[in-house]
Amino acid sequence: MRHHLPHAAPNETIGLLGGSFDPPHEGHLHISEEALKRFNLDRIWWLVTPGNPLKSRGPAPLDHRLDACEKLLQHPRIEATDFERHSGTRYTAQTLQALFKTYPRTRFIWLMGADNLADFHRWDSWKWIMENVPVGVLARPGQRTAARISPAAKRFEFARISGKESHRLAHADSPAWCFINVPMSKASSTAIRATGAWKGGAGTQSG
Ligand SMILES: Nc1ncnc2c1ncn2[C@@H]1O[C@H](COP(=O)(O)OP(=O)(O)OP(=O)(O)O)[C@@H](O)[C@H]1O
Ligand SMILES: O=C(O)c1ccc[n+]([C@@H]2O[C@H](COP(=O)([O-])O)[C@@H](O)[C@H]2O)c1
Repeated sequence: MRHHLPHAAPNETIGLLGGSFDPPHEGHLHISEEALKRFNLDRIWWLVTPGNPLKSRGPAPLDHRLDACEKLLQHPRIEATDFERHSGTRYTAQTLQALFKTYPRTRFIWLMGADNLADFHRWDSWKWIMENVPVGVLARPGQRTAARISPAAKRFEFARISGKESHRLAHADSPAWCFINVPMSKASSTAIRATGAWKGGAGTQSG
């Protein structure tokens, strides 16, 4: 088993894109590139989860998904990490606490697609997450309305930064979140799995 723990230079601003990446695809790359620009980030780390705590179906083995990420990622400012395997955390709130401890001089922002904002109130300690890390949300086809009217968006409406001011997010005091209306990509892991093109060994949960 390997651990890929990225290096962070002091005072860098790093966007965290957590995901199953089962498999990784153009949509992940696309939102990462948009987030780099719009949130003015130094880097993005893809946090490849050993297993989403809300998904009953186990993903393909972690090493397989990490390899696929590394193959897709020929980008100087985006890299994939199995930090959650190293920290032994599954819930994002716990992962963030472990990251804050491991990288005390790094500024993190949490990134996610609009589908995840729609469901965010189901995550463990979701209010704590909002109160402790700036959150950047990226448009996803068919998900904009669900995200806008979601319990998390309503509860934290007072802390929303407008898309026009997205560059302020990383340095804003939490709670702060920002929805950006980027050009949308229809890519999804579900659609790729349905074609049978991903020979990921699905169903074999790895840790
Ligand atoms: N095409 C996309 N547009 C916007 N956000 C996306 C897109 N694809 C993935 N994301 C976001 O990237 C993160 C990781 O996504 P994930 O690895 O679950 O991929 P997925 O395509 O959503 O997978 P699945 O179809 O298995 O749910 C999530 O925050 C998700 O919202
Ligand atoms: O902490 C939680 O309760 C929680 C619930 C659902 C999803 N997450 C995280 O959200 C990220 C996106 O997950 P996924 O499977 O939709 O790609 C990934 O990092 C998960 O660990 C976290």
